[in-house]
Amino acid sequence: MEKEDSSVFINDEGARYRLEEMISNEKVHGIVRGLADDISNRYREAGSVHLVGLLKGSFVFMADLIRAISIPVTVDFMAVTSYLGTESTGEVKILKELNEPIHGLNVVIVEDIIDTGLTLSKTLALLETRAPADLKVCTLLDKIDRRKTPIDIEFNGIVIPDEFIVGYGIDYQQRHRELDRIDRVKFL
Ligand SMILES: O=P(O)(O)OC[C@H]1O[C@H](OP(=O)(O)OP(=O)(O)O)[C@H](O)[C@@H]1O
Ligand code: HPA
Repeated sequence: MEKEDSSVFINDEGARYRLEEMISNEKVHGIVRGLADDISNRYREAGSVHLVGLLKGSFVFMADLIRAISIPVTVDFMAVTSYLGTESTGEVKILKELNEPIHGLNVVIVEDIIDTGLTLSKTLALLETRAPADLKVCTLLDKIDRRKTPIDIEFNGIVIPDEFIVGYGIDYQQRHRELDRIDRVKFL
């Protein structure tokens, strides 16, 4: 991808787009702290929580979330994908398995964004078969208007409108993950 000027980008197909701020850095970090408090309070009595991040999108969120959680926390990652460009294919492919078993653990799946819910519903069904003590979902962003399958979200950061977004680990054609805020993609 080439940059035309400092604010116009060109995607892999040659279309021009800009990024516009949707959620500021301060607001994102406030939401993350709130989620960390909710998770800490929920599992304090149990003594610990095991977070399972879905790669790649969750890695920035996960890094901030674990540092704001105030109880013992362990972390693992899994990579699944259902996207080609901006469209969900409905097919979920496992690209990277978990490193450790989750049997008997209090597991929270950590997602950057839930859109159609297809990625997560397939992942939840798979992880349920491994008999965790508890299996809950935490997402930073919830694009509820696009849902194709219901998802029970225990720890929900913020509901966003049906717009394609990037930043804070989330990509468009693998770009813009490094932005420390959430932007919408606006085609020109
Ligand atoms: O609710 P859904 O419609 O299934 O979409 C949500 C998923 O799509 C994105 O991942 P993507 O497949 O783009 O992979 P990435 O995390 O590696 O960017 C995002 O990070 C979620 O995991
Ligand atoms: O809005 C989005 N942006 C990037 N990746 C995504 N995956 C689902 N929705 C989105």
